[in-house]
Amino acid sequence: MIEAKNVTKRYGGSLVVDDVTLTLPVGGITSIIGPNGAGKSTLLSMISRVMPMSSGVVLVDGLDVRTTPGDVLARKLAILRQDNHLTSRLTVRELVTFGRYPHSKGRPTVVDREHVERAIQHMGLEALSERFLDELSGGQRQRAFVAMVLCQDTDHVLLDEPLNGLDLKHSVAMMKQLRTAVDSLKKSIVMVLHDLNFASCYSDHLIAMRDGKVAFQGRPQDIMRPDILRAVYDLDISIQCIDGDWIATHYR
Ligand SMILES: Nc1ncnc2c1ncn2[C@@H]1O[C@H](COP(=O)(O)OP(=O)(O)OP(=O)(O)O)[C@@H](O)[C@H]1O
Repeated sequence: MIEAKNVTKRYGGSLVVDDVTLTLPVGGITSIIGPNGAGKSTLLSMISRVMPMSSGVVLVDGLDVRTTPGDVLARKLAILRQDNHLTSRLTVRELVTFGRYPHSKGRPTVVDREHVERAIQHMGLEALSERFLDELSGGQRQRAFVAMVLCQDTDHVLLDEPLNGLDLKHSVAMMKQLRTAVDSLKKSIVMVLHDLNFASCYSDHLIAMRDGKVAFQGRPQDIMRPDILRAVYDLDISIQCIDGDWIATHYR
């Protein structure tokens, strides 16, 4: 279980995450939605300790992220960040193998290699596995980074905009793959998504942020409502239930 208690991020005088207290559901997909600048990425980064909090506490399965050794936390929680900096020329397979580091400590076993091959397969990267990352398209590179994160095989997976740069086919494949990881491997996935309809169709729980706060949270059918979405996005959004999915129309 991931619990955030009174988590705050302040830059100078401005509060970008404002006293957020939140328990993330165990199992399933939770998507964080909301407008630009709402604090979604900042919250995710603080949960994973990538970014220090100004104040507050985050517990991952009872472990305080500020004081837990990095290698212990890395076996509990993996994160895909928006800004993946690459310092060296790596192939897809080398990058994905890097995801096993918290388990292998740089000496991959047969089991580690099996995880790597499975992740490469799941992300449809077989044909690209020996390519260097700087020889891939943006969407292909994004899939390689998600494969690395899944390969870490943690109970908790945090993904900041995993659909970034993916075409429709690969977006659907990615969401199905994440759904499978949740349903068959009992993972808990928390992701930031901008596409409301992907968030609605594939998530068990939605968290809507605005102005650094959690404005609303609940099941997709509780959040995919014109009044709630207007309050979150300042936009008129109509909602239709199609084959059991709550679909937003917001193009005009
Ligand atoms: N280093 C920084 N210094 C000052 N303000 C910052 C810094 N980094 C982020 N911010 C501000 O913090 C706020 C929250 O940013 P964050 O990236 O968490 O938003 P977000 O909801 O993920 O937005 P987006 O949908 O655009 O990715 C924004 O207003 C941003 O300008």
